[in-house]
Amino acid sequence: MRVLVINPGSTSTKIAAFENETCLWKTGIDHPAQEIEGFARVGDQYEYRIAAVLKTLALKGDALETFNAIAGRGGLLAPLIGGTYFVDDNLVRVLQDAPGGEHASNLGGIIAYHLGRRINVPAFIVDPVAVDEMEPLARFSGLPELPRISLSHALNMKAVARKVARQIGKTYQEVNFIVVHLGGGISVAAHYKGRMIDVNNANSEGPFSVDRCGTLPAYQLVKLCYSGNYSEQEMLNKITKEGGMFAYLKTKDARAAEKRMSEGDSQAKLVLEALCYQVSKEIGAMAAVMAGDVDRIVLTGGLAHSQFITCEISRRIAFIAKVEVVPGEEEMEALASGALRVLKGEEQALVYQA
Ligand SMILES: Nc1ncnc2c1ncn2[C@@H]1O[C@H](COP(=O)(O)OP(=O)(O)OP(=O)(O)O)[C@@H](O)[C@H]1O
Ligand SMILES: CCCC(=O)O
Repeated sequence: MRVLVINPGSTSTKIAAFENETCLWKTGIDHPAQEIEGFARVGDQYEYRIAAVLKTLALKGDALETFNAIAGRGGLLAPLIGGTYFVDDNLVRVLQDAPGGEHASNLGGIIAYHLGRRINVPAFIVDPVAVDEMEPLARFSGLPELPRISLSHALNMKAVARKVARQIGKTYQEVNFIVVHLGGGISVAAHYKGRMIDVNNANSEGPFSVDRCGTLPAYQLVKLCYSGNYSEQEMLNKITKEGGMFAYLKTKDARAAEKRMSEGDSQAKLVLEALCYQVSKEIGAMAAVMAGDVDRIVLTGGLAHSQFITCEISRRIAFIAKVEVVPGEEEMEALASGALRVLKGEEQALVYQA
């Protein structure tokens, strides 16, 4: 069985080909900010990103027609249980209309659907960002009209947590981990005995990331919204695409920011340190969620390749538990496995109802 895996992030699209559980090749395409900025809505990028996928297949000498299924990362859907979902007409319409909000992961299902239709094979999404396992206590925000929402890098965090649990001779269900995904967005989650009982909404809470604001001072935010200087869409863009490190340094590339820091740019240094400071504070919050009963703190995602970033975080939080660094992500393997379980009849694909 061959599965083509598509994983669109805010700054890149990752693509991989699997023959059963074996990854034949895996690659990532970085999308320059000036190209992405040309699209009014994230859903509008699907043809641009499909062209990049087809170009990659041609470069790899792999034909689209040889795949038995296409698996894409799932998006901002209504809260749902984890698992593998068919991408049907209804689901692709929801992902395109994006009532849950604009996000690069909405493109995973859309791209998988269109590629699947070209060659008449099923398209799936697996453990989308809307997976919700939060405890009732975690849902309070302080305003009844604004319950907290679980939106996170669930797919990678769970895959990496399972891997680290295996390494220490336990199952995911037996451990308490704080897992931190440091990508285009940042998720810091309390994984308690196999359930993600609390997590910052990676689109609008928690630490600032390379392009998102994270939690903002609420009073000042309301004042800015009503200042007359910004439309609703401009404010939403500020929060989800133009905030965080990008707002301070005008780059979403942490490697470029680190290079500037090493060349003596003190503002770049301060901003990177602030990002690590905020991540560390959120880890402390999740340690409190688990009353200090933490087996490991796991740092993963693109930024976990950076020694500066992992050391800066570790020095603040190593007192809580041993830190494991798993750079990059396991999302491609997790997506392929989800599709393969359905293709092999080990699991039934779910149908998205909302
Ligand atoms: N070796 C590295 N050192 C420092 N930063 C790195 C390194 N490799 C990647 N990054 C940074 O990681 C960030 C992107 O991370 P990643 O690729 O995990 O995000 P994404 O997939 O685009 O988005 P998301 O993870 O939110 O879905 C970029 O800022 C990139 O510059
Ligand atoms: C919103 C959760 C996932 C992400 O930020 O990529």
